[in-house]
Amino acid sequence: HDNELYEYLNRTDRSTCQLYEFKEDHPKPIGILTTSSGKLVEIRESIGLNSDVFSNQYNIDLMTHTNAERIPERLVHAKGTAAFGYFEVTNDVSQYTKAEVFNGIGKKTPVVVRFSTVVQNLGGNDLAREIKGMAVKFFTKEGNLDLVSLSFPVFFHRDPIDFPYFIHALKRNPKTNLFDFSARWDFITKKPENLHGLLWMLSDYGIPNGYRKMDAFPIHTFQINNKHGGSYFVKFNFRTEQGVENLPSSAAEAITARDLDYYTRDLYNAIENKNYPAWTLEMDIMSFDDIKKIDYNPFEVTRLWKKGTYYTVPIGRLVLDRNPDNFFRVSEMSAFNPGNLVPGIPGPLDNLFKSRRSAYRDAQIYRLGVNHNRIEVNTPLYSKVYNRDGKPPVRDNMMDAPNYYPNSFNGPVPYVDPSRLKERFTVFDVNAVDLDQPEYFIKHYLRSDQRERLINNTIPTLVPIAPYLQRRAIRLLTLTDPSLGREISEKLQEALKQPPPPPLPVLNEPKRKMKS
Ligand code: HEM
Repeated sequence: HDNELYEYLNRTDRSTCQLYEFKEDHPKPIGILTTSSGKLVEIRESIGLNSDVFSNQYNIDLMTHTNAERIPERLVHAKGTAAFGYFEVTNDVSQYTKAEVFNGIGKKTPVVVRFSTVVQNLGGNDLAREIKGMAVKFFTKEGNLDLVSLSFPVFFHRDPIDFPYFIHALKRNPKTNLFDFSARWDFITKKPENLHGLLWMLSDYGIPNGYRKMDAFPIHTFQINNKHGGSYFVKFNFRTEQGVENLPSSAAEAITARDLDYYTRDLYNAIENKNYPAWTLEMDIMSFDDIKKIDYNPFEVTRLWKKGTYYTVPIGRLVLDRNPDNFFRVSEMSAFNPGNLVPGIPGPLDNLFKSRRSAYRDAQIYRLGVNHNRIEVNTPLYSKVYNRDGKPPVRDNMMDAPNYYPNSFNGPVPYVDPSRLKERFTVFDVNAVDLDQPEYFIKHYLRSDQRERLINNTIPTLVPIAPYLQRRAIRLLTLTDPSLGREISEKLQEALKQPPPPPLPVLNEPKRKMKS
C-alpha cells in the first residue's frame, strides 16, 4: 500500500501532493472537532439525517458559516496567488534615497507578493491574453512600502476618470456576462491613448509563460530623496532572474484546455521544490537637471522614458521562498495600496497616482473593512494610530491610549524629518493624444517575428466586431504605423473570407435578425 502511494507521489507534482504532505506531517488527527465557540462535537452531532438538525448547534454553526464564506472579489485583479519572501539590498543607493529598506548592503526585509490576472474573475484563466499584476509589500521598519506593479512598463491612460470605463469595457458585458471585443475596440478607438497598452497586450508580452518568467513595473515616475533632501526621479523595474519568457497563443490555448491555473501551479511548485524565484529590483534615474533638459513629459504613464536620457542602478534582489499555508488568509485578505510609501520615497506626482491613493483604500474598506491594515497579512511592523474601533479585526485597538490628538497625556506624536523636501511640484498632464509611443513600440521595440505575432493576435479580436468598428480600429492602427495598419487590414479581409470555424454546439442556434 505504502509503495503504491510512494509511486503515486513520485509521479505527481507538488501542488497535487498537498493533502498527502499534510498527513505525513500529522500522522494522527490534529485534535477533537469543535464548534466555532469551542464546544467539542459529539460524533452523533456530525450526522444530520433523521435527527433534530435545528437543535444541533454544530449543524447551525457549520451551515451559517458556510453561507458567509465569500467576500467580494477584487474589482480588478480578482484572480491571484501570493507568496512570502524577502528583499535583500545588494547595492549602495544612499545617494538617491534614504529609505531604510533600500539601505545597507545585505539588509533583508520581509515581503509578501501577490501575482494576479487583471480582468479574470476569481477562478478565471491564468493564461488569458491580458495584463498581469505583481504587487509587492515590503514590511520595512518605517512602515509598509507597496510597489503595486504590472507586467507592462506603460499604463493605458493618464486620466484617472478613464479607469472605471476602461475596466467596464475590458470586463464582462452587462447583459451577456461575456468578454466583448466590440466594447474593447469601441473604447480604445474613442480613447486612443489606450492603444499603447493594448499593443503590449496583443504582443507576446500579453501571455507570459508563468508569473516567474515576467518582469514587473510600478510604472509611475517616483520622486525619491536622500538624507540631505537631494531629490531624484526614478522608475522602478523588477527584472526576473528566471528570464523573460512568453507563450504564443496556440501554446497558451493548448495549456488552457488542460489547466486554467497554470501560473498558480507553476509558482506553487517552484517554491515547494525550493527553486525560489527571484527578481532584481533596479531603478532608472533622472536628476532634477535631467528632467529640465528632456523634450518629453517624464511623468506620463503611457510612455517609456527615451533611451539615453536616464541611467539605471540596481538596488537589490527579491526572493520568494515560502508558500502561504492558507490561500484566503494571505492572497484574498492582502491589501496593497500604492499610497503606502516610506520616508525617502515621497512618490509619484501624476494625477493617475493621486487617484490610486484613494481608490485602493476605498476598495479595501469595501472588500475587507476599515481595519484591513489590522489583518495579519497587512500589519506593519510598527504602528501607533488614533484610528479606533470599527468592524473587526481591531487587534489591541490601541488599548487605553488617548484617542484624540493633540493631547497632554503622551499619546503618539509626529516626528520631524529634516530632509523633507522643500519644493513641491505640480504635474500638468495634457489631453493631446500622441501616437509616437505605440509607433516606437511597433517599429523599434518588437522584433519582426514579434510584430508578426502581434498582427496575428489582433485579427481574432477584430473578426467578431461590426465593420464600422473594424474600420475605426484599422484607421487608428494606420495612423500609428501605416504599414501595420495595411497588413492588419489585409489579414482581416482574408480572415473574413474564411468560412467561420465549425460552430460549438451552443452557437448552432438560428441567428436572430436585428431591426434595421
Ligand atoms: C486610476 C488608475 C487605477 C485605479 C483606480 C486602480 C484601482 C485598483 C483597485 C480598486 C484595485 C483592487 C484593490 C483591492 O481590492 O485590493 C486594484 C488592484 C491592482 N492594481 Fe490598480 N488601479 C489603477 C491603476 C493601476 C496601475 C497604474 C497599476 C500598476 C502600475 C495597477 C496595479 C494594480 C495591481 C497589481 C493590483 C492588484 C493588487 C493585489 O494583488 O491585491 N493599477 N487597482
